[in-house]
Amino acid sequence: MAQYRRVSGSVGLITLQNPPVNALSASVRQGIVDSVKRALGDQKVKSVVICGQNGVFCGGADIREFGRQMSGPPLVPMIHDIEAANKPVVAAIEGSALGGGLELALGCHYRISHSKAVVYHCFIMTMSDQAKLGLPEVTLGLLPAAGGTQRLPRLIGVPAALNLITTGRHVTAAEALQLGILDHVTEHNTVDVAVKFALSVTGESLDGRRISSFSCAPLSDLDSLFEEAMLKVRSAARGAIAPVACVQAVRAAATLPYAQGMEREKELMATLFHSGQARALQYFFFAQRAVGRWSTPSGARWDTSQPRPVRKAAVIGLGTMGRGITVALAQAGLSVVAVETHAKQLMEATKAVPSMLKRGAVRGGTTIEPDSITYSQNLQAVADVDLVIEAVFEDMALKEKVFQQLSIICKPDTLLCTNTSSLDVDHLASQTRHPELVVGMHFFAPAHVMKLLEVVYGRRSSPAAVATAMQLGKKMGKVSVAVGNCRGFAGNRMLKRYLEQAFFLLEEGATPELVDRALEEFGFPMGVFRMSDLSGLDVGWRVRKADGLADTSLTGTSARVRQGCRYSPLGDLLCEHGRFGQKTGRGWYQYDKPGGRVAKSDPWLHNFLDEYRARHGLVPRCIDQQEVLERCLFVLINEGFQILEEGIAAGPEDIDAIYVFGYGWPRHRGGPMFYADMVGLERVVERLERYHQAHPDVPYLQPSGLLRRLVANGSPPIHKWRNVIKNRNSQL
Ligand SMILES: CC(C)(COP(=O)(O)OP(=O)(O)OC[C@H]1O[C@@H](n2cnc3c(N)ncnc32)[C@H](O)[C@@H]1OP(=O)(O)O)[C@@H](O)C(=O)NCCC(=O)NCCSC(=O)C[C@@H](O)CCCCCCCCCCCCC(=O)O
Repeated sequence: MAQYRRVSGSVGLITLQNPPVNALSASVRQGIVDSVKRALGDQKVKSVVICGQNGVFCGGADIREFGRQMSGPPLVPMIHDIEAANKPVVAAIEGSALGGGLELALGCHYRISHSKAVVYHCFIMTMSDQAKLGLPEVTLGLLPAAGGTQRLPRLIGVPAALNLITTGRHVTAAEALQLGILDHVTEHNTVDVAVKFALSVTGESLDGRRISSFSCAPLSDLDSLFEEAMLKVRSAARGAIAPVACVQAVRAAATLPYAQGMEREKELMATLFHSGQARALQYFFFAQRAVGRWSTPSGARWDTSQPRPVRKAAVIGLGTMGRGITVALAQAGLSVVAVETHAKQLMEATKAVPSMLKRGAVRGGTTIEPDSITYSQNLQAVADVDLVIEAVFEDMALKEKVFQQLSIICKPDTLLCTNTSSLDVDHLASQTRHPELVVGMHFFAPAHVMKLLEVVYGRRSSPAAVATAMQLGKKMGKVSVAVGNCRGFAGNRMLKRYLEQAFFLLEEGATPELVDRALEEFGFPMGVFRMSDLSGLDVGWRVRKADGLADTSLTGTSARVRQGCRYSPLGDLLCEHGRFGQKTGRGWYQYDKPGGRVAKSDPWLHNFLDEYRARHGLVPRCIDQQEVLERCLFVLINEGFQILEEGIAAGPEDIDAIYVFGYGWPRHRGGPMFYADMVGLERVVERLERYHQAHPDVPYLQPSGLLRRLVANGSPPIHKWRNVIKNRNSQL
C-alpha cells in the first residue's frame, strides 16, 4: 500500500507502507500509481515527496512475488510516469533504498537522504550513515530491470555504475553523495527536509532533472573497459550468469539511446528471470535469514530462549584459530582475555593479533580500542569473564584438562565453548560442573574472516547457552548455524564423504587435475585436491591416525579396507612421503617452493598413482566429469539427508548456509540440498543406487531413509521437506 496526503499546503506526500522493508509488492505499486495520479491531478499540489514508513525507504521489488504469477502495475512504466511528471518529485531516503527502491528514486527528479552524524576522527571527517543504497539484484541472479542499468550509468558514469551493478554492493549516503547518486544529505528529519526542498523547487524547470534524457559521459576506451569488467565478473563467480548480463546491460547504456537500452535491459532480464541460478540465489536469500530462527530437537527455539549478555570473553590457545577468534571478538567490541600457556606462542600472538586488527580496521574503515585485549600465560586470568572459547590443540585429553580447570576457575554462570572441529561436545561438557553451559563454537579458518560459525549444542546444553552463542556469532558478523553434536558436526561430516569419493576416483583412474577441473567448473573456487593442499594434508592424517585408520603397513586387500568398508590410504601415503601440500611445496600438486601458491601438475604424483594402482591390481578406467560430480556431490548430499533425518540440522537451509559460507559451495547453486531439489530427488536416488551397486563396499552410497521417503512422498519442493522430517520425528 501507499498512503497519500497533502502537507505544507502544496506538497503531495506519498508514503510506502509494506513492513518490514516497504518492498514494492503489487499493492504498493498500485498505491504509488494511484497516489502519483492524484498528486499530479490536484491543482493545489505543486510538488511531490516519496518516502517509506518506519524509517525505511524501500527494499526493492518484493522477492516473494518472483516465484508467483505477477500482477499489479509493472515497475518500468510506473517509474517512467514519475520521471515524466511536470511537477518536481523528490525521493526522501531513510534506511534502505535498494534494487527497485533505488530505481524508483532514480526516476524522481531529486534525491535526499539521511546521514546520521558527522564525526571528526584524527582530523578526518567521516559521516556515520544510516541509509544504504544499492542495486543488489545481481546477488539474486537478476539485474536492475526497472531502468537501473540505464539510469545509473547516465547519472554517475559508466565505471562507477558498472562497479555497483556487478557487485551489488551497498553504499552509504556519504558515498552516494560523493558518487552523485544523491543531491543532498541531512542529519535532520529527512522527510521534513525533503518537503521544504520540494517547496523550494516548485515551478522550476525539470529539463535537466530527468536522468533518462542524459547521455553517459564519454570514455576513451570503452571496449577495454567492458572487456576488463567481463573478465573480472567471470573470475569472481565462475559460471554465474547474472554478473555477465549486468555488464552487457551497462554496455547498452553506454552505447545505445535510452529507449533501446531499456529494450536490451528487458531482454537480458527475461533470460535471467526464470533461470535456475535466480531461483537458487533467491532461495538462498531467504535461507540465510531462516537459519537465525533456530530450533533443537529438545524444543529450544530462537524466539523463546533468552541470550545472556556477554561483555568480556576469553580465548584459550593462541594458535592460528585462537588468534583469529580473538580478533573477531575484539572487532565485535568485546573486552577479551587471550590466554596461551606457551611463552613463545604467547609472545608471537601479542605481535600478530594487533597487526591483524590493524589490517582489519584499515580494510573496514573502523577503529579498534587497542587495550580491549589483555594477554596472559595464566588460566586464572579468565576468572571474571562471561564466556570462554577454548581453541587449544585438537586433542581430547588436553581439552578435557582445560575444561576441568575452567570449570573450577570461572564464575559458575560462565559459558564454556569449544572450537573443536569434530570432538565430542557432550564429553567435554561432562568434564565440567555445569554441562548445561557448554556448547561448541566451531569457527572456520581464518576465523576473523570466514562468515560461518557452527554452534554445536550438546545433549545437556541449555537453551540460553545456545541462544548466547548464536547471538555472539551474529555480533561477530558471522552466519551462525545451530547444529547437533556428532562426529564432524554437519559440515565436516559431509565433507568426509566427499573427500573419500575423490580418493576412490583417483584409485579408479582419475587424476587430481580432472577431479578439480570438474568441481571448479561446477563453481567451487578450488577443487578438492587444491583445497587439501592449501589446508594441509597432515590435518586429516593426524585425525585418521588418532582413529587408528592410517595404517600403511597393511598389504593386499586389507590395505584398502577398514571396518569392513572401502578405504583409500592414498592421503596417508602422501603424508608419509612428507607431502603435506603447499606448506611443504608438494602435495597433490607441486609448488615452486614451500609455501608456494601456484599448483602445477606433478609427474611424480602421476607415477605414484600408476604404481599404486598396479600394486593393488586396479585397472584404470576413463572417468568423465559427470561421474566426478555425481560421486562427490551426491554422496555429500546423501550425508546431508542423513543429518536432517537424525535432527543434527533442523532444516535444509542450515546445511546450505554451512556449505555456501564455510566450504565454497557456489552460491548461485543454492547449496547442496537446494541443488538436490533442482536436480530432482528421484535422479539423486537413482544415481546413488547405481553407484552403490557398482561399489557395494561403500555403504554411504546407499540413499538415506529420508531421501527415499521424500521421493515416496512425491518429491515435495525443498520448503516442504521440514513437514516430512517432522512427521518422521513425531512417529518416533
Ligand atoms: C532491506 C534490507 C537491507 C533490510 O535488512 P534487515 O537486516 O533490516 O532485515 P532482513 O534482511 O532480516 O529483512 C527483514 C524481512 O524482510 C524480508 N525482505 C527483505 N527484503 C525483501 C524484499 N525485497 N522482498 C521481500 N522480502 C524482503 C526478509 O526476507 C525478512 O523476512 P524473513 O521472513 O525472511 O526474515 C535487507 O532485507 C535486504 O537486503 N533486502 C533485499 C534487498 C534487495 O535485494 N532488493 C532487490 C530486490 S530485486 C529488485 O528490486 C528487482 C528490480 O530491479 C525490479 C525489476 C523489475 C522486475 C520486473 C519483472 C520482469 C520479469 C521479466 C521476465 C519475464 C519473462 C517472461 O515471463 O516472459
